[in-house]
Amino acid sequence: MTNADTLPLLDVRGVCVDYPDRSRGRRATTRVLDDVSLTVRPGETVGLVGESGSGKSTLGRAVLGLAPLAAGGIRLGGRAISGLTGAARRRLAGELQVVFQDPQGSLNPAMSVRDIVLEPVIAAGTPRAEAERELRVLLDRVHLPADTADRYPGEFSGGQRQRIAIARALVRRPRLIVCDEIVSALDLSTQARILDLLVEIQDDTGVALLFTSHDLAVIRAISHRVAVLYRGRLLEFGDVRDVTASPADPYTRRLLMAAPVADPARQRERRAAYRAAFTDPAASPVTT
Ligand SMILES: Nc1ncnc2c1ncn2[C@@H]1O[C@H](COP(=O)(O)OP(=O)(O)OP(=O)(O)O)[C@@H](O)[C@H]1O
Repeated sequence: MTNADTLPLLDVRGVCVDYPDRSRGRRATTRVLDDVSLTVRPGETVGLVGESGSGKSTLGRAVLGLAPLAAGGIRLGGRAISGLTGAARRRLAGELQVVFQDPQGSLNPAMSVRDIVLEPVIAAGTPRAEAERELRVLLDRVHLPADTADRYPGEFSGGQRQRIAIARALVRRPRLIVCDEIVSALDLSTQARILDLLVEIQDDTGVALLFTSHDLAVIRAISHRVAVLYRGRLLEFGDVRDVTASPADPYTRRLLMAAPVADPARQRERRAAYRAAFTDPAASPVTT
């Protein structure tokens, strides 16, 4: 195992975020993230779970530089990124991407899928012919037919739109994608297909995911490690098998009781695959 395998890709250390709270006065603030620390290793999925309002999206936004930190720091690949703005922040797009819950809102309805997916690489100076080749590979990777390229977001289902958003996130070949509640608006079978797709993409590309969801069943299906947030505080952070088998905190136990296991046989299959990934470094870029 090399040093690069053991160093975290993302290192969130003691992060605090305050938001204005006008109900308590003009200058009042509320602390919505309080001293949160976690890491994401190269090629790993860390699930961030917690009920609505616990601060999951805020942590994703802090990583993306969209929520200023009141304290703490965030490093990507060993480099401090929490203070970056302007051009320095934009340059991070080659390493750090995001997929949001609502692809309807995040995909420009007036742009073709071709332009949506290729915009970041065309803007970065990639020649058209090369970008077109990349588009064909990406559409194939997210299991959409080639003629998708000439169509518009409004012509697709929610699951298909999320595949387009994933293709767009992948086009710069990032090392980390923040996935903010990306399956929450989808029906159960579409959720499962998108989760399968992400696991497949991770196996093929080694991309790491910071994956937020209020649904522990979803988190359990996709994550290697899980962080449990409650009212802006990190209650637990560890291997998903340990945290879900013997949760240290009563809140995690309550979340677990609320999480239906849709298909136990499938869960077992996934767990076996993840176990193999954890014990056989050749099976996955994930190392422990
Ligand atoms: N721009 C904002 N201004 C003020 N308060 C905010 C802002 N954005 C979020 N909050 C508050 O911060 C807290 C955390 O919100 P956040 O959206 O991060 O939670 P969440 O766990 O992602 O919830 P959900 O699953 O409902 O999206 C909530 O109390 C929310 O009301």
